[in-house]
Amino acid sequence: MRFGRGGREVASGRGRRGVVSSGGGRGGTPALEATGLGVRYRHTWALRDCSLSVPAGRVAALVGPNGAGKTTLMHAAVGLLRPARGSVRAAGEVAFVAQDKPLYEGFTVAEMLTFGRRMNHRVDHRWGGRMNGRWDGSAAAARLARLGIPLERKVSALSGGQQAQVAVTLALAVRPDLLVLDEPLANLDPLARHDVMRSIMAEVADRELTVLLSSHVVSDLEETCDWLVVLNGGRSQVSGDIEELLDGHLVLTGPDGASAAGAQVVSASRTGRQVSMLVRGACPPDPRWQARRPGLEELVMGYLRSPEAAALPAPTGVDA
Ligand SMILES: Nc1ncnc2c1ncn2[C@@H]1O[C@H](COP(=O)(O)OP(=O)(O)OP(=O)(O)O)[C@@H](O)[C@H]1O
Repeated sequence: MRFGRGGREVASGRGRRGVVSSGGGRGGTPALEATGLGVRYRHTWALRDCSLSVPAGRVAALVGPNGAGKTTLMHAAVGLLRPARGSVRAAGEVAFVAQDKPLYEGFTVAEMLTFGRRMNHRVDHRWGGRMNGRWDGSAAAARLARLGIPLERKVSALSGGQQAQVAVTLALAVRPDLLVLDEPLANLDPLARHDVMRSIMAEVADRELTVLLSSHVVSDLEETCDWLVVLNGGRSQVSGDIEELLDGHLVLTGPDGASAAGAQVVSASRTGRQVSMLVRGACPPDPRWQARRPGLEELVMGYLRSPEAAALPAPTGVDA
């Protein structure tokens, strides 16, 4: 787990491209912005030419198949990996909860809080040369009390859901502007997933906080997230407001042979003589098409099926 530190830009030594607009209509500085980001592990490019932005105050879902580059993007965003190309910039204090939720099994919850406070100061000292001062231990203890998690309980004696809550609580204790959570719901039962998401939403409602969280279960994100980032094969395919994205796409069904001329087809599938397509923008004129608004899962699946399709914000100064 990495605790908070000042906002920073991590850029490769190579030329940087134009900044990507935040989109979403709320204006202001994005909480997270990647521009032409490329990250590689030795000879393998994990991210290539990846551009996306998350406006401040949003709860952003980061989705994509195994190996898409989600963890790599998060590590680059919090400064654990240096880009080989392009840049990634996070504004304000950033807190990160890694996929394996590195809590110490032998520690009590109270000891984890003490450890978190000390680590926060040490990490901050190492990175910024100053004491953080943002650590809010009493808010963390109050949050754990609200969740019914005893401070004297050993981490090893907590359920998976409670461990996830402790990890999120430690990250929130640095009062971050941006909270980055790598698969916070993995291995949790549906009730625990719901509880963790609800408690994160309560924090977002209480203060100006931006959240980026990755998950493989799109249905978990539907109620709580209002921004979507889709990564596929190391490239960003989608970065935008979920409602605007859903409004801007249609699912078309019609007979094989119906004309899709004029439509921006994201992906298409065929069942017998029926064709089903996800399209961007307006319905093509052929009256044989039946059109409806997609669900979030259909939108995500439509893009994942066509890795070359993209719905990304336009570069600054260019109308979308
Ligand atoms: N330490 C590493 N060394 C070499 N290659 C790596 C390393 N970590 C990740 N990769 C590769 O980078 C790519 C992106 O991996 P990453 O873990 O970021 O994907 P992910 O979307 O988080 O996947 P998952 O959903 O399975 O967690 C993959 O091809 C992976 O094999």
